Amino acid sequence: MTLQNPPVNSLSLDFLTEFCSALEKLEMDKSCRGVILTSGQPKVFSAGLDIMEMYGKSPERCGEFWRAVQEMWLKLYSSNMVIIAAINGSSPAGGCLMSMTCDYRIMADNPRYSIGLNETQLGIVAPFWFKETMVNTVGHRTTEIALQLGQLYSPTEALDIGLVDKLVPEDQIIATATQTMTKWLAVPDHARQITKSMMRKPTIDKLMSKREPDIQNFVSFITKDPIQKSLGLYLSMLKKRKS
Ligand SMILES: CC/C=C\C/C=C\CCC/C=C/CC(=O)SCCNC(=O)CCNC(=O)[C@H](O)C(C)(C)COP(=O)(O)OP(=O)(O)OC[C@H]1O[C@@H](n2cnc3c(N)ncnc32)[C@H](O)[C@@H]1OP(=O)(O)O
Repeated sequence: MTLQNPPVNSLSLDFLTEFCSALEKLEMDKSCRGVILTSGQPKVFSAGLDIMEMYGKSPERCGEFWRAVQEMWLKLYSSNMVIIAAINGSSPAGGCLMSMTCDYRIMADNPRYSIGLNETQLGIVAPFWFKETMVNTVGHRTTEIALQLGQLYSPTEALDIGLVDKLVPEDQIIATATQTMTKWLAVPDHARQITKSMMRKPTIDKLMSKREPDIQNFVSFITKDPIQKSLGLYLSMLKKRKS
């Protein structure tokens, strides 16, 4: 699957809806046992959640958006398929979350790229299921530091902490992901799928049982004046940086 939402693959409501529907079709296709997730945009895997979906929007619209973010995470994290992230660009916040739901992460070895959960840098807080996905990936202490600082890691740093599994030159990323997929698909599906579910079920069940309160929590948090102000400042910083 190639992410195509120019310019930076930000995760808008429409894009998330289309993504989930495409993933569901693959999940139901018995001939599809694995997916390589990559970006069709230069330099960026995904810029994370579309900030415009969280800025100046009605509570109803924010709720609809958050349900779509939950759906994307649930579909990816609980997929029966082998999902390999071929991270061919920067992957902050929601982009990092998306990468962490995959079974294996291969990143392009380019020091200009970065990956991490940088929410606190925007004045917002990564919800419990973002946090738990990271704990499940890199452990508790590393997550505590990463989340409080809103740390973005270079590919080498990400490899050091286990946030990605392998670095390769960018032009070898798909070939390496394909070789890796062959290795993963050599394991009998049922045994691998049960093992994956055993590892991830507690985190998935937790969000499933708290979906509505999590939406309420998001809507009441994101629509608060100081949070809207922080997002507005961050957006203008992004635009200014460009000029
Ligand atoms: C107790 C609390 C309880 C509950 C709280 C609940 C929830 C709160 C948490 C919500 C979680 C949020 C997770 C997120 O994903 S937030 C999004 C974070 N993303 C970022 O910080 C990335 C920002 N972008 C960048 O750093 C760069 O754009 C990037 C490195 C990705 C690419 O750089 P490049 O130089 O190639 O491009 P730019 O010129 O910067 O960008 C091009 C245009 O795209 C716009 N842009 C970039 N990112 C976003 C985005 N995420 N959303 C919307 N728009 C984005 C950028 O402004 C440029 O626009 P124009 O100037 O061309 O108009």
